[in-house]
Amino acid sequence: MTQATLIDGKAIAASVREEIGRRAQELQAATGKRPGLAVVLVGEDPASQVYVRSKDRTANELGFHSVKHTLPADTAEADLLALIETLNTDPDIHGILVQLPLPGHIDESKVLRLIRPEKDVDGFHPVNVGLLNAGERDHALVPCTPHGSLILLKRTLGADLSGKTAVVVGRSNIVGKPMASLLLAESCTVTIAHSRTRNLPDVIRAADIVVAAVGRPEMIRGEWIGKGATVIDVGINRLPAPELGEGKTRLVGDVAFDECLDHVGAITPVPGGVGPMTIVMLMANTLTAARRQLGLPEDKPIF
Ligand SMILES: Nc1nc2c(c(=O)[nH]1)N[C@@H](CN(C=O)c1ccc(C(=O)N[C@@H](CCC(=O)O)C(=O)O)cc1)CN2
Repeated sequence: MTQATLIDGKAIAASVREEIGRRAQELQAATGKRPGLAVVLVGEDPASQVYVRSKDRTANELGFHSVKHTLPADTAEADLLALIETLNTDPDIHGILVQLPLPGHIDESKVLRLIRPEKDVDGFHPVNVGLLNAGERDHALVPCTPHGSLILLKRTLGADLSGKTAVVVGRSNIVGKPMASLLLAESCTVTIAHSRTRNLPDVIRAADIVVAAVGRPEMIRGEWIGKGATVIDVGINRLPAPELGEGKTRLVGDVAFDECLDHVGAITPVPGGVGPMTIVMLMANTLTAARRQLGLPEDKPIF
């Protein structure tokens, strides 16, 4: 018996995208300027190529100024840094995104630290990380995947999450840590769990909200999740699927989805849950960055 509500990330992303399109048009009507986004891809990772194409296409569809830089896998770190310096001073570019992962010979942290914090639409620069952790979220640029996950939670549970217990499984800089900061700022009681957490099933079972971001296919079993909990599955794991044909693959999350359906309150599917929110929140951040750089007041937050 299915009792869980499916959280439709595609539909929610579409409604957020519409709102961003409206706001971008207002910006252009008021200032003659379009939000400008530069996306940088180094190498030929097939998934990264898909994501970068999708970012560029979405930006164009929303009427943004969009520039895509595709560099070969053996690009010298110094050349990538020089490109970022150029984008940092380009007045038509309000947001810079370097697609991750970068090839192994490039120091990722050095690259991310060079992006001007006000153009850091990924929210990975230490200034933006610090603002978020200091409770100054309204002055930061917030990482796209956790920000999108928070919107999914609010659309499902209502705007007030205060007092809820939340477990974030995974402690990455891209998802786990910023997700925990966002939930703390919403006055949730937050636990960050990880591979060395003792009694992980019991820790997860006690939570009203479970955010899974470990990058291990279906590691979190249905019986680990409490009755009525809300589950946000950030994992996108590609597994071989010979049953679909030779060489075919299928996507699964970090949560064993089917095992949850008879007892959780709501859950995001994979695909079609958190993923679509990531790109739309990049557009939201680019618009926010453009407004700030043009000296305009903040728009109201998107929820
Ligand atoms: N600089 C960054 N690099 C990476 C980020 C990021 O936020 N900034 N996140 C991920 C990749 N990513 C965006 O870059 C991303 C991942 C997944 C999706 C998505 O829509 N997924 C779909 C399924 C797509 C498929 O079939 O493969 C879904 O879940 O429904 C969008 C963006 C790592 N790098």
